[in-house]
Amino acid sequence: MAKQIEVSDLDAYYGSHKAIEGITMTIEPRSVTAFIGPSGCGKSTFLRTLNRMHEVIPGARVEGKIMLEDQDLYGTEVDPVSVRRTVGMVFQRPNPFPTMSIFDNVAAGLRLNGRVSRSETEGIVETSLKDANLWNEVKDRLNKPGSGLSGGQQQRLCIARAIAVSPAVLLMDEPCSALDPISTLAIEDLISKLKNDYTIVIVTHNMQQAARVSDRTAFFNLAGQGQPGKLVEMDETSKIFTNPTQKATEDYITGRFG
Ligand SMILES: Nc1ncnc2c1ncn2[C@@H]1O[C@H](COP(=O)(O)OP(=O)(O)OP(=O)(O)O)[C@@H](O)[C@H]1O
Repeated sequence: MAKQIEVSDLDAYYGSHKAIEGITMTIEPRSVTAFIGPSGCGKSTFLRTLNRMHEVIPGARVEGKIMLEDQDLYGTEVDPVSVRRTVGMVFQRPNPFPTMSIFDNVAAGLRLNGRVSRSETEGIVETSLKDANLWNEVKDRLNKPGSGLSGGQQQRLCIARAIAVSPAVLLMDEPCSALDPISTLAIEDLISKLKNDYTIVIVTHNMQQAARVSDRTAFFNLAGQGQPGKLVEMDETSKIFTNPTQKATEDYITGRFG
């Protein structure tokens, strides 16, 4: 299921403002890649280019190339909706559909995908909730609203909803920033488990979190005020946090700026 992503010379714009420039990197399957860097350097923008969510903002566009294995994500014949199915996303604030039950939240994407039988849907909902480490907590109240769960449970529900449609990649934009430390650890454990089946990319402001959960880390920075964000370096997480090549990376991870 997990697939490799190959990004070549990618720029992303909001109107005439170039937010990121010249990004080239390989994101490995069955591993966790963390994006770190100071506020405004374009981490979230870049993340959203990986599933064509960037372009839903009026005036936003990209230049460059992103390959998901042998598929050119920005190829003329490619349907952005199918890209978003293959490359799922989990946001900063848990966003279950508020009026839907726990069951229906997980089944929502499946139903959009077309005809799936009731028993198939039930099976996939159960497996997705189990894979999201939530099944035991909700199995007796599947028909209750998703909004009745705790923040951490809601975030795991959103992860279950994302994995129910069998994506190849999971993008996570600061998935723990609205959660307490216990719920954060539960999500981090889950990420470590899910990486066996998916390609995972996580944006995080929390350096300890990047060090705990990721295999590889990419450090982004702004070349200057009003300049686009750039990839400074990307390497094994242990190398980035102990012996980075670039001084800007060292300054950032040691808390000298950002
Ligand atoms: N919807 C938008 N419209 C216009 N400009 C935007 C939009 N979203 C982001 N930007 C701009 O793009 C640049 C990169 O922002 P982005 O949110 O990607 O950075 P970030 O590194 O994720 O920041 P943070 O860590 O604060 O979330 C910034 O200059 C920001 O102001």
